[in-house]
Amino acid sequence: GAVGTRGPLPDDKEYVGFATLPNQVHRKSVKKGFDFTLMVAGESGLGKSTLVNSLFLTDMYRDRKLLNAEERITQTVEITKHVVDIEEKGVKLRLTIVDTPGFGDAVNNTECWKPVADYIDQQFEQYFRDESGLNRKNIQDNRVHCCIYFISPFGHGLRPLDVEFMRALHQRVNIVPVLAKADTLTPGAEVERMKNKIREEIDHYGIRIYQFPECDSDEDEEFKLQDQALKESIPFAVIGSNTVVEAKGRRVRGRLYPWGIVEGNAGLPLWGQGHGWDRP
Ligand SMILES: Nc1nc2c(ncn2[C@@H]2O[C@H](COP(=O)(O)OP(=O)(O)OP(=O)(O)O)[C@@H](O)[C@H]2O)c(=O)[nH]1
Repeated sequence: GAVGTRGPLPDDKEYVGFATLPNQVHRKSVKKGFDFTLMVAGESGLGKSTLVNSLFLTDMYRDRKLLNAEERITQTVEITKHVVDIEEKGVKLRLTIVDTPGFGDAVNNTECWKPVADYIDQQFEQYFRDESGLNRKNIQDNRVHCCIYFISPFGHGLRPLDVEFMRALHQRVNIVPVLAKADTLTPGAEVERMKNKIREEIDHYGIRIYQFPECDSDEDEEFKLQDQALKESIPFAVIGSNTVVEAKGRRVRGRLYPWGIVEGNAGLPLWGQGHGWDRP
């Protein structure tokens, strides 16, 4: 999330020493910006690119501007990197999206997680080498910080490939599983049944997904309840859309259906709004 703005220092001249350290560190990292690398994985066609676009590459956030166009670097045949610099309230974020297109398309999918695992390991090794090197100040952190894993809404829970992939990767990266294209399931019953099945299987196969941190005990009750609800809704049911549709006189990002529109809340990415779909 965005980093809050720092209040003015009482008097910079007097205010030197130990007490200023957090502020100095804060100011420096804000100036330098942050690196965040997000990987998306899962079977082809589950809406990975669409969701990423819904989440980041839009003008939904009015105070956020894209500093440069995307650049595509091909790492291996399977893995592509999308780098985009985002600025929000003066805080810079270098966001890298690591995409694994065509994942699981081959006839034989055994070990198709291998190039992905290798990629993650390489980034770790590079960071480790840089950290032990002389030029420690200007290291770029290319480690994969999080992997959103897309699960098909059309199956009966996890597929063997999902189990294999997550088990191969769970020690290497924080996995956040999501139920893709949730609009193809009926909100409520179908979504819940599918989620329960997935949770059971994650448990049964010993897959260790990312555990969201404990909520601070001094947070207010409302926040705690929200936090709790969010944790209980894993795997998040998500819906992506690259089209803007007209809903109740407003233009929103959503999917148009004969029976109505599935829309995103103003300024919020589409993780599926209301009706039993999850919001971040
Ligand atoms: N119903 C529905 N369709 C979606 C959703 N997200 C994406 N789609 C559609 O699904 C198709 C595939 O979406 P992509 O985003 O290209 O899928 P992908 O997972 O990136 O596919 P690969 O790049 O081949 O791995 C497109 O026609 C999208 O419009 C969703 O949430 N619901």
